[in-house]
Amino acid sequence: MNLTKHDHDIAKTQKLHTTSTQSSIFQINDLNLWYGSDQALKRVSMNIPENGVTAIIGPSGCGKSTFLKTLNRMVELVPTVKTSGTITYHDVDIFSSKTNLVELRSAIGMVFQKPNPFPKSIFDNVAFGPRTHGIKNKKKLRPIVEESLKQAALWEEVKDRLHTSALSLSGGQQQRLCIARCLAVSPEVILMDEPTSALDPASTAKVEELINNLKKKYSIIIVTHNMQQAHRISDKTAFFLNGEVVEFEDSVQMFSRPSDQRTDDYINGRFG
Ligand SMILES: Nc1ncnc2c1ncn2[C@@H]1O[C@H](COP(=O)(O)OP(=O)(O)OP(=O)(O)O)[C@@H](O)[C@H]1O
Repeated sequence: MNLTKHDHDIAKTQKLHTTSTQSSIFQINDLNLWYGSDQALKRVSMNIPENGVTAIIGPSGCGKSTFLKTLNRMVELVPTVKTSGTITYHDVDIFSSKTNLVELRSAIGMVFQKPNPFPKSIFDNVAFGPRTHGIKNKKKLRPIVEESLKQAALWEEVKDRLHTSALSLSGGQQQRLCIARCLAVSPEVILMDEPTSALDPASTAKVEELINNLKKKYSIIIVTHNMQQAHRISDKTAFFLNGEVVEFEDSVQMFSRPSDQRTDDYINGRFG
């Protein structure tokens, strides 16, 4: 078989992306994804480490959100989506027909760009997930709600108004409420799609501090357009371009000595 230079480069990059001594929560191997006939992810192979923060960066339209939503199969809500390749989560193939999607999405929770609380009380927002899992008793729900709000660093601000509407909270508080809602079903992984892009600097700082605390207990994968943010909060960073992973590195290394010229150009604002 004749391999082109491009093939060699891809093989080298894939080896780099998959060699890791740290234990991995996701092992992604040769993942491709199409929306109809348009390919949005190309030959993505990487091992995402357990715990800590992994940032996904890259210019608009390069496949960051698609990649994130593939990890808990939310992307399949788009009917034209087709995938090939494998993603194992704790060594279990997430694309297997045996996968229980409700369980998968509880274990791998998601927080979106725009805070999206339900038009319900603060308490009922956080209790929503546990209730769907069959916990109906208020006495049992109350400590779950309290603990989740504490972990989301929101408890002190809302403990005296748990039964007022979540929509009365500020944007930053709403985002922390959405994080609390996600934590209430005891996930292991939290996917965050530009969670601070709709927030002011003070609220952004609070969410970043929260992420820094949560990463001790959870594996966090965050899409961000903000290079400083990726640098500040992540342990590892993946740079995506046109659906491919160009580089996946320790963030300190990536932001000081990127190994690919395209990464260097992107993180230094020369394109994107
Ligand atoms: N529901 C969809 N149907 C068809 N194509 C889609 C859909 N969602 C995304 N795409 C396409 O897939 C590609 C990757 O999009 P994606 O939203 O994953 O990129 P992104 O890097 O997250 O972009 P941004 O930074 O602008 O949010 C784009 O070409 C986009 O147009």
